[in-house]
Amino acid sequence: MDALDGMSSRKTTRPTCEQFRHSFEEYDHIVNVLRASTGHRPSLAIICGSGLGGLADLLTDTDSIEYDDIPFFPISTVHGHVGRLVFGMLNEVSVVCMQGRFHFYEGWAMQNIAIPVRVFKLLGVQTIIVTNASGAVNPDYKVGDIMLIKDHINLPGMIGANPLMGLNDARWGPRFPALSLAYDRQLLQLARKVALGIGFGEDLREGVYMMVSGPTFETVAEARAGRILGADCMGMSTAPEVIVAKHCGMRVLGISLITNIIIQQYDRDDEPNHQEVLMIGQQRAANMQLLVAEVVKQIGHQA
Ligand SMILES: O=P(O)(O)O[C@H]1O[C@H](CO)[C@@H](O)[C@H]1O
Ligand SMILES: Nc1nc2[nH]cnc2c(=O)[nH]1
Repeated sequence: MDALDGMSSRKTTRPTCEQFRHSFEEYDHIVNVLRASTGHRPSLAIICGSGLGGLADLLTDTDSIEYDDIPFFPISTVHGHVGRLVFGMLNEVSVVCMQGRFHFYEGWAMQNIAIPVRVFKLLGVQTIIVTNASGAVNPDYKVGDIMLIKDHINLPGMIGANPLMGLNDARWGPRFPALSLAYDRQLLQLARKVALGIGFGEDLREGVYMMVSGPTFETVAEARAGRILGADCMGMSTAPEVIVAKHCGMRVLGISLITNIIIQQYDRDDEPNHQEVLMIGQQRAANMQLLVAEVVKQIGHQA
């Protein structure tokens, strides 16, 4: 049976400003499908960045659901992004993990990249931890550093590609949401304390993530521009998920793994590549997992 049978609200035959959006009722439908597939009722969600899918391996008592089997979900097309939701327990907290995310450069509309975030909201998720792999433009940073995100620059959003474009359904949140507090200060403080407690010291950073659309890595001039504009690192994800999460009232913690230093000199002969990104992800997986698991534990204690 078609997932839309019995639902008349969606108009697919003519273009409207809603053409990339799903209705609240369609989200309800997704949630019903997921609730029928797992007994877990998560209060926290984790989005795994490139090479960081191992975070989902921390969960116990798991139920996994392929994106392919979830109505209206995009699918993962990028190496290093498996493409499934993993429900389970992490340090006594009920968690759902996105093992694989969606990117603008894969061709998904901005509005569709963050579909899972709204699904999480309806599932009862209050807190989301968004991780990513990114390249540093801050000259003090080094490969393998872990950067707690204190703010972002959504470059695609600033020139017309924001996931909240289109009619606003107030059941999600306001038409003009504020983002000056997008990254929850208490969670940032908690993550900082946890990271220092487990000995991250010199590897720990706090900075600004700039989203670019990708899939190209930066030219030298673009990297320099990113730095001048205030970025500490640059990546091709995260901002849409954070915007949609904040819009619907979730608490957000963002963590970037610095997988490469973005080239800002014209006399260099080397080039960045995705294999390197995945390799550093693997090398630092244990540290990222330690940090996330401990943060989740502390959030659980606070609840
Ligand atoms: O942001 P995540 O998904 O972690 O991945 C980052 O790494 C990939 C490039 O190697 C891009 O997808 C970039 O966004
Ligand atoms: N845009 C961008 N995204 C990345 N993701 C991982 N490394 C990089 C990078 O150097 N640039």
